[in-house]
Amino acid sequence: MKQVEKTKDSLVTVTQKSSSPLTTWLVKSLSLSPFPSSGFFFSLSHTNSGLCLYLNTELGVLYWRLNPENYENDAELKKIREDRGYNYMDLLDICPEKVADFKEKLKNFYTEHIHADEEIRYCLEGSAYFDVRDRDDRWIRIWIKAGDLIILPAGIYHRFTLDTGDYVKLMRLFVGEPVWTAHNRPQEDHPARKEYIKNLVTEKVGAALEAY
Ligand SMILES: CSCCC(=O)C(=O)O
Ligand SMILES: [Fe+2]
Ligand code: NI
Repeated sequence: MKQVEKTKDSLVTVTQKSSSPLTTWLVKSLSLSPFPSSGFFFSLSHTNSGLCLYLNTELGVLYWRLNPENYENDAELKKIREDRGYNYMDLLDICPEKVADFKEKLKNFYTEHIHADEEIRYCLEGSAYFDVRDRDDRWIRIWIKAGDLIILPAGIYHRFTLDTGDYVKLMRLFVGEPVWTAHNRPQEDHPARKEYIKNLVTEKVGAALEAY
């Protein structure tokens, strides 16, 4: 199902399909302001299992749905951390009241970038958007809500912003001492980018998004 929303700054086309746990949209055209307060509003809550699968099998984005109320004693979370070596953990509240230089931070988060390592975020409260680039350089918008744990692979182009709720509580996980350095696009010569592209090309068979 296609839905078109006319907003203050842009015309957005999103493709929605059947239901799945994680809400994602294929963003065809979007000139979204980095600042939630300056008014770009989605009011969609449909989900797309095809896109969810696509994120996983085609782009290497991993996803778990966990119980956010139980994060301190969650056996499933514990197992994920053990299996993947995530010994570092911290909690981060993102909202205008709690983040120093909020606008500046959001501007940086919303600048397309990669990391040398995975970006692991577990949403405990509130909600937010992660946009990731697909193989054809289209943005896929992921709406994370309480209970969503996502892992963006090293080298994937992405960006982040809050939604109109203006608040998210995130758990950040990492292997060893955390490195949050963002490398803004273009990064075609960055080793993590090269490795990501190599994996996309060699390990996966490219399938058209339209097929999902
Ligand atoms: C604060 S979590 C999301 C922003 C981001 O992409 C990052 O921190 O690298
Ligand atoms: Fe990031
Ligand atoms: Ni980052």
